[in-house]
Amino acid sequence: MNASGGKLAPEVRAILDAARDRPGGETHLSVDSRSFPAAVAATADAGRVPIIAEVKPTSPTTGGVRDDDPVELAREMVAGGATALSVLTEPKHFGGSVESLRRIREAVDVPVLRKDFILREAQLDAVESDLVLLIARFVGDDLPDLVAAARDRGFRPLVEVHTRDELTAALAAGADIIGVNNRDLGRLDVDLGTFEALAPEVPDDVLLVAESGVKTTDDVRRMREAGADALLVGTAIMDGDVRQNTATLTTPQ
Ligand SMILES: O=P(O)(O)OC[C@@H](O)[C@@H](O)c1c[nH]c2ccccc12
Repeated sequence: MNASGGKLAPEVRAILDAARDRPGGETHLSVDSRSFPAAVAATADAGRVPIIAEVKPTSPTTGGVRDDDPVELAREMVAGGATALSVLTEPKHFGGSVESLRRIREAVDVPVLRKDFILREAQLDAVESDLVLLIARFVGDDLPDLVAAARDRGFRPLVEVHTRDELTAALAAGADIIGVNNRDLGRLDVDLGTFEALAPEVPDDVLLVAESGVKTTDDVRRMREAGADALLVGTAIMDGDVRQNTATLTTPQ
């Protein structure tokens, strides 16, 4: 697999071009990571739906910018029952920053995922987090090395896939937390059927996350029935009262 990502929506191509030039950190981090699997298990034991709520101030597929204090949004998500948080650190297209992530991780006690387009090992050192996203489509053959480099620093890598081939690559790289992105980064459209098609091929010992396009409690039920251990929700939580939105989606129907 090559690392260029194949055919991509122009917006996504621009994001990747920008990501290539972003600097890494100066020192090799050593993170004391909060356990995401333990947090998911605790939520499930309590009879709630494990949701990773995403602090995403804007995106190429959302209109408008949410400029509330990201720390306040994060606190509201946790108060609404979020099991973990996802924080965009991409500055140019998602309104994120490593500084927001740093402040949020200090303010909450749930695991925090760094959501970014990491392409090189040194970029892992930009900021501490508990989980770090690696997108199979973009890192190509570097995936096994980046998984190892992330673990070596104490991060838990969440490997994102969208196709069967990417899932095969993620499993071969030893990924034990896999996110199936329902959004096709080539066309930016969302189809919850993507998760349903790939989930049966994922071994039981992998923690499986359904990503993108989850808007309603019906969508939550659909992804849970298809085998999602947790769901990653951005837009539907960011739009309106984030605490209420999180509480609604974490409540089983
Ligand atoms: O806003 P949504 O449709 O709920 O999607 C959230 C999340 O899955 C999406 O933001 C996302 C999935 N993979 C990514 C990779 C980079 C940036 C963002 C993403």
